[in-house]
Formats: sequence, structure tokens, C-alpha cells
Amino acid sequence: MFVCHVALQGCLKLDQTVYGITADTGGHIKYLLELARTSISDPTISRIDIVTRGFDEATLGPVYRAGRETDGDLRLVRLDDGSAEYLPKEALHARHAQLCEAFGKYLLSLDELPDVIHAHYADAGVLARYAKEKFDIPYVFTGHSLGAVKREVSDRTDDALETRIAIEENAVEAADAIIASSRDEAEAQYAHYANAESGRIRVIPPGCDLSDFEGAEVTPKVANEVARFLNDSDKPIILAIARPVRKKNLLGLIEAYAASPSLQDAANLVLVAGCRGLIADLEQECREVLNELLAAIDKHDLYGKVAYPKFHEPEDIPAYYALARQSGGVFVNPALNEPFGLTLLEAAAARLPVVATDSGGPNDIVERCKNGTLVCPIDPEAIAQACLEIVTDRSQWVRFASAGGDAAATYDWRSHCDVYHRLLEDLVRVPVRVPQYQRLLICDIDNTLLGDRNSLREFLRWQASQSDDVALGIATGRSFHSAQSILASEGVPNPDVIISSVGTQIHWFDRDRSCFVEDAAWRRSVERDWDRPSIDDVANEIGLRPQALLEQRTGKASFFLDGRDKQEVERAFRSNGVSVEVVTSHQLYLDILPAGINKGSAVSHVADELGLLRARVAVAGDSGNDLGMLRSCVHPIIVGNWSDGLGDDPALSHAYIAKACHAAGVLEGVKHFQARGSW
Ligand SMILES: O=c1ccn([C@@H]2O[C@H](COP(=O)(O)OP(=O)(O)O[C@H]3O[C@H](CO)[C@@H](O)[C@H](O)[C@H]3O)[C@@H](O)[C@H]2O)c(=O)[nH]1
Ligand SMILES: O=P(O)(O)OC[C@H]1O[C@](O)(CO)[C@@H](O)[C@@H]1O
Repeated sequence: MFVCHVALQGCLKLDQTVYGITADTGGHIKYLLELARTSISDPTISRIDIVTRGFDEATLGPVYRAGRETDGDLRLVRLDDGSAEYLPKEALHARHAQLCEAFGKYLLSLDELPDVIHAHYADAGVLARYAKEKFDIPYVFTGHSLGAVKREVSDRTDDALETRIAIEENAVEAADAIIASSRDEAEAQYAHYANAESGRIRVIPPGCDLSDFEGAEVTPKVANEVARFLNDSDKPIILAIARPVRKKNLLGLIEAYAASPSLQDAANLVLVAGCRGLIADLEQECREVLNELLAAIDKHDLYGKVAYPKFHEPEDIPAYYALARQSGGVFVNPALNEPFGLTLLEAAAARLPVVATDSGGPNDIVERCKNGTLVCPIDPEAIAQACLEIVTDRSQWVRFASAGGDAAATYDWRSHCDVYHRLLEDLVRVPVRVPQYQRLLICDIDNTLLGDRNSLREFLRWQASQSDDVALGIATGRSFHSAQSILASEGVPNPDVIISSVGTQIHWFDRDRSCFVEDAAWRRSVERDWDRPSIDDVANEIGLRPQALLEQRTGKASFFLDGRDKQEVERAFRSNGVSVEVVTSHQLYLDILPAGINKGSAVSHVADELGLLRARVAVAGDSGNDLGMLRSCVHPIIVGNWSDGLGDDPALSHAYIAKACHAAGVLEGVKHFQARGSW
């Protein structure tokens, strides 16, 4: 497969990228280069071209001139759009027509057209859409950072931002798939875009080449660079590494530090904010931000406590993390919103605890790596307090530092490419016909289909042999994107249907378009009787503690059970005249759904859509939120590792209780019903 990546902004070169040299030379380039290097090492990928915009600007050097560059198997093509000026991303839209024309010329100059285009960031989407319309090449889109989120967190807008948002809408509208790095990006950030249909968004966590960060050592150069700013360079370091742009909120971090005398006593602050010669020569936003940072240091008289080095080489960055680790310090990402946050992975790999914004991708990262705490980025006291706690509590520091070691294994480009390449193959493959299914098997995910890799492999072999006859569905408490992401990472082929968020959403896999499509009729029935304000009134009255914001959605209000009795909660809603479905799982979670909506009613809807009688449906589950579908199904399978009293439930006396656990238990149940001839 020949993949063409397009990324237009910033200073892109195949080797020794100087991150932070301009406001647009940041994470998207690191992501793209690391992805491309791993991707090309896979035998299924025959060629990768990276297309960017050429320019020739005296301050940046001649290396970015229009032309071509190669490095091993990677080729870089710099388009000539007729202007040699370096343009910040806000100005690129004025060159779209010329860039499309130059891109068209490049495509026509090739012996063979790319099989698929991967566009990075809004403007690249314009070129990808142009090529799709002109040459019929499918494209995938990675946003990296979305304008509508920036507008929301900064609480202001301007023409450039509105133009960018319109370009993003245009790019996502025609994209065959949208790749998101985190669940937050897929579910909360893309929710701002009318054209970003949920079924086309795939969460594929990026990798991050962390080899330079694991075991990173302090270099004398970096130690001296920092020491020359500080009165007492032995104190723990609070480190931030970010491009000097407003969204990264470095000023908020200085204000938090300035407002906390105890933090100033306990630690120094080190800000690595891009590279600069003269501040006056920087682009406008970087210039303004740096001037604001210097003014704040001066205003609060933080001299001797804050270091803000002028220049670093890419290879100095690991040494900064090492210096902060050696000092017993902490890494802080105070961004107003961080779409994903590669620096948090770098810090994790360098065994440096983190304090990170609770807005965006860090939610996923910190939940997975357990290497620090999340804070509200506009709460200076919370930022200072979180830093202080980590630098003064040694046992907490050690816990966070050691937990970060798993980051490299969790965020790995090879695992990313396994899923990513399968997605690209699906997009270029000629669609296969949908079989006339005779049976339907619906499985819960956690502790049912997943949980034991060997039995999953066995199950998948069986499923492949039945795939013309048996439709495979999923019914899970997870959200759709979380479900789809974990299934893909465990190598489960796209199921025919995913029932998610405890039955409140249904997505069908459309084989022609190789993407999922939400069942609109089901959505309407969920929305019809949804009365969130009344649910919140009752929840407040009985003191229910809500789960995170991302777990709340139309048709699902999620709380913690906190030792309550399910009947007691049901009574409270009944006595207030609020008609709902109450679902509990693992004695921990409590979901309030619209009356009549649960995994069971969703399974019935799916069977009806497939035109299958109830006797042709089998369902498998392990815990409380599977009760509805297990009870209402003629062929329920309870896997051997059941919980929440499922195996002892008199209403489930018709269920097959497997001896085997997880997917092997599902298979045992299926074979039992097949042998009886009843399914
Ligand atoms: O002065 C600097 C500033 C940053 N960096 C490096 O540049 C990268 C920055 O990446 P990230 O922290 O993820 O931020 P952005 O540059 O803003 O990248 C965008 O794209 C990334 C990849 O999709 C996402 O992780 C981000 O959330 C998104 O904002 C990291 O490797 C940093 O170490 C430097 O080397 N020097
Ligand atoms: O902060 P913004 O305006 O979303 O811009 C993000 C910029 O940073 C990057 O994400 C970092 O490289 C670029 O894709 C983009 O130019």
C-alpha cells in the first residue's frame, strides 16, 4: 500500500526537527515522523511520501525550499505554491488554491497514485479532499488540535479561528475516517463539529518514541543552562515544556507559582518554551506570550527562582526531564486544553511525575499511566497545591515516578500501526457483500469477550468460520469509541453492530463505507423521554456522586453506587415520579437510563432490524449491566467468571452457566445451544 501524508504547516524536515522554532513546529510533526518511520517498516506498506509546503525564509534557513528530500525509505516533497514566504497556519488558507494545484501536479507526476492519503491538521484536509474529488483517493484525517475547542477554552474568537473551524468542518465531512488520539478527542472535542459523524471517528492512541527519555541522563550543558538563572539550583524543579502560545497557559503556571510562597520555598520553576534569538523577531503570538511571561516574572520578582532558557537542541529535551527527575521535581502541563499531550508521555518515560490539565487527552494518559494528578488549568491554587504535594511527599513522588514506566508499552507505534494499517486496508479494499445472517450472537466486552487472549483467539477462529451465518454484536457499558478502540487493539475484527453505553447507543458497521453508522431510530427513542434535570434533582436529593463528565451522555446519567442498595435508588426515583431504568455493575457503578432502555431492549431492536426471531439470538455476559439482556434472551450465556450474583439469579434459571471463563465461556455456551439444536 502507498500512503501519502500531507502536513502543511510548521518547519518539517525528515531529520533533526527543531521543535518550537515556530509556533507551528510542534507535536503534529513529531507524531507524523514517528508514525511514518514505524509504518514504513511494515511489509504491507510499500511506499510513504510526506507532502508539505516549501518556503525560503532567511531566518529559518534554505533547508525548507520547495523540492524533495529522502531519508531511508521516507520521501518528503515540498510543494511550490508560488510564494517563498514562511506562512503561519492562520495564513495558509489564502494559498489553498495554489497548494491544491501544486498537489495535483505532484500526484500526476507519480508512476502510481497513492492508495490512501492521510491529512494532518485542517489545511491538509483541503488538499486531501481535492485529491479525493479529482482522483478518487480515499483519505483519513487527524486533527491534532481543533479550532472549536480552542475557541471554547479561550472564550474568544476571531476571523482566522472561524475560517479554520470552517476548513475543519469541510475536511471532516468528506474524510473516510477521522483518527483521534483519545476518547476525549473523539467524544468531547469532535462533538463541536456537525460533520464529524461519530461512526467515522476511530480512537487509535498514538505511540511516542520514548527511547531517548527512558533512562535519560542530565547533561552538563542543560544543568548549566538552568543553574545560571537560579539562586539555589538544588531545589526540586517544576518543569514545563511547551511552545510559547497562549493555549499552553504558561502564564497561568507562573501566576500559580507566584501566588504560593510555600511552593517558591520548596521548588524552582523551569520553562522550556521554544527557541528564540531576539524576542522581537518571533511570530506575533510567541512574541506576545514571551513578553507576558517576562513581565510576570518581573512583576512578582521571581528572579533567581525561575529559569527560561533561550535555546535548546532537540537532544537536550530528555536531559531537561532528567534534571527535573533528579531534583525530585514534577512536570506540569497547564494547557487550557491539551488535545493529546506527547510531553506527558515523555515525562512518564523519564520517570517524572506529572500535574496535567484536566481538559483533553491528559485524562486518558493519566488514567492509563497513573503517573500524576489532573488539575483545572484556570485554578492557580489547585496547580500550586498539586505541585507542592508531589514535591513534598516522597512516597507519592516515588509511586507516580515508577508508575510512568509503563507509558512506553502502553503508547507504542507498533500497536498503533497494527490498528491503523487494518483501517487503511479496510478503506482501500473492495467491499464484500453483507451475508444473509441466520443467527445473532451478542457479547459483552470486559471480562466476557476480552480478559483472556488465548481464549479470544480460539473464539475468533470459530467466529471466522461462522461469519456467513452468525452476525456478531457487542453490548457494553463502555462508550462506542472506547469499545471500538479496545476491540481494535485486541485484534477483534469490526463487529456487525455495537450496542454501547449500556444500551443507549447502537452503531452498525457499514461494509460499503468501512465505517460505523449510528442507528438514528434508536437514538430518537432514547432521546424521547430523557429528562436529565429531573434525574439530577433526585440524584442530588439522595446524594449520588457523579462519574466523570465524559461518562455522562444523552440517555445515560452515571454515578457511583457508594454502597447503596439498587432498590433504594429505584424507590427514590419512583416516589419522585421520575420513570427511569436503574442499572448497577460491579457493586461500583450506577447508571440511570430512560425507562425501557437497556442492553436487553437494544438487543431486541437489533434482532428486529436483522429480521431474526428471538430464538435465533444468543447473548453472553458476566455482570450486573448484562442482566437486562440475559434475562430477556432465550439463549443467555453466563461466563464462568461471573459477578454481581448472576450465576445465582432465579430469573436466569434458563441461562447456560459456562465452566470456562471469558471468550472460552462464550464459545462453550454457543456450542451448548448449537448441540441442543435450539439456536
Ligand atoms: O520548546 C519546545 C516545546 C516542545 N517541544 C517538543 O514538542 C513536542 C510537543 O508535543 P505536544 O506536547 O503533544 O504538543 P503540541 O506541539 O501542541 O502538539 C499537538 O499535536 C500533538 C500530536 O497530535 C498532540 O499531542 C498535542 O496535544 C497537540 O497540541 C514534544 O515532543 C516536546 O518535547 C520541544 O522540543 N521544545
Ligand atoms: O494551538 P492551535 O492553534 O490549535 O495550533 C496547534 C498547532 O500546534 C500543532 O498542533 C503542533 O505542531 C500544529 O498542528 C498546529 O500548528
